[in-house]
Amino acid sequence: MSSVTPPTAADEPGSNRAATLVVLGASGDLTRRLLLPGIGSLLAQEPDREVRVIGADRDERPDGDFDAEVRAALTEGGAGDEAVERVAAASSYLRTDATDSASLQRLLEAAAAPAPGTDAAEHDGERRVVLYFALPPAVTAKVCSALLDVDLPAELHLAMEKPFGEDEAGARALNALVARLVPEDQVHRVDHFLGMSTVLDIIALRFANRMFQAVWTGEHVESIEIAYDEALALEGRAGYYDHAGALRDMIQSHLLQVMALVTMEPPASITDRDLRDAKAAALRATRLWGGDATTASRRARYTAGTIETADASGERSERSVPSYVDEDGVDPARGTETLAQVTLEVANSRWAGVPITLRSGKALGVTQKHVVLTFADVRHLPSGLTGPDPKDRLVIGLNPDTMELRVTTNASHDPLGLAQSVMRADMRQASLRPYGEVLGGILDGNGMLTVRGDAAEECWRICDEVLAAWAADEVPMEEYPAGSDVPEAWGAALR
Ligand SMILES: O=P(O)(O)OC[C@H]1O[C@@H](O)[C@H](O)[C@@H](O)[C@@H]1O
Repeated sequence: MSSVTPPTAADEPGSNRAATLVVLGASGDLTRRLLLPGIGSLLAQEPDREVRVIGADRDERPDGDFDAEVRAALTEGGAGDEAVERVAAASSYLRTDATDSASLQRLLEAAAAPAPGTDAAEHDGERRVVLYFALPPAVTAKVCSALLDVDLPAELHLAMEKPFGEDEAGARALNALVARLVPEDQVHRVDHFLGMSTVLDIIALRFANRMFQAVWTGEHVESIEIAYDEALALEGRAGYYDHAGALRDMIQSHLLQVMALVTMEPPASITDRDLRDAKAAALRATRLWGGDATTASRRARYTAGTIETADASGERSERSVPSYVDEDGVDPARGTETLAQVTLEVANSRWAGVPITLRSGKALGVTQKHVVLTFADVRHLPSGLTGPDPKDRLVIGLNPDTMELRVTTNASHDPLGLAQSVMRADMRQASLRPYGEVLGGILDGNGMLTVRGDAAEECWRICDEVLAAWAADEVPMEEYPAGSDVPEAWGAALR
């Protein structure tokens, strides 16, 4: 699939122009594991793309160390040798205290200057500079304050990793601070789910197919489930995860964005403005189901167990996982959940009365990652057909990329009996990694696949109510053994 960024004139903002990506927090795991391989996948698709990476962090790194990391990660992402060499040769690392204005000034001057080894006369001086905050929200806020005293490059874009703020008030305060630096259309709150190939498919599926467009309403849809159940456990991320938990880590940051795409009104055009407007309106209309967090949410934590997984070739293996509270770096007193579920309603004329369940968890034995639309029963089942009539469902797989339409057909050897038939499509392999897709848009100055400030605040508004009920212990903390399925009583759409 090609990048979704629409072509624009080369000298316009929002265009495919040479860019410098300055990564704050460059020595962190995210840069090596996701950002640089994402750029690698972008270069695999567009080998001539002009991009330069400047890594910045507090630690001193030996000469050549960052370049070597860039080379390895770009290659891992699929970039060809020529592109890897070109981008790595132009990349550099600068020891930086990003909370200090003078240090940031030096960094941004380096970003605007010609790359090492480049003929200054050839330098067009018009590179777009993207400052990527691969940092926790508290540090992001400090860096933004320090930027107030820095001379910023002409067209500076800010890209900020999730979580954006730590609650609604925090997101509002951060938005206000960011607004003092650059205009909103130069701010990109990153959610890599928006670059997932089947998440992008939701747009075409909904708005380019008459047969789905017609039934995509509460008249025909009985319920919606958006789930991302993972076999991964803590994987050494306690320092981050024990403060976040499943609700903040996944539902606040990712699944609400997917829900916004599934439930938004049809935008007149697929541009960043129309898309962001439509998504924000859906989020503004979103309420907890029944208006009560104690009945609309569930939380649980894994206990010790064995998780069975299969690799790409189908080879199965087992691993034992300790109880979450016994994992290294976890503070049991914090009461962090590893499985969370919230049921919502988009209270407008399209969706009122349709429960929309968002769920995500770690260390699960059955890894359902999907959007499921369950359709209402037909108004009248002709008598003579022998029910029960199985539920019709559209299942959009989020990873791997699949699509299934489960429809009712006649049972074999029983012309009047009913059974379910599944039409399944394995979607094309996306050539871009989700981070590559999202970064491609950001480097082009296009905000279509990133989150606008008001939408980020809405996502926190929805989750804050649940977090308050959990903090007040109004919702019990349940338990599930690692490697088990989501508890039966949670009512998952598919079993
Ligand atoms: O499956 P993906 O693309 O890695 O996305 C899921 C991950 O998304 C990240 O944002 C979360 O912090 C992780 O906890 C989660 O595992």
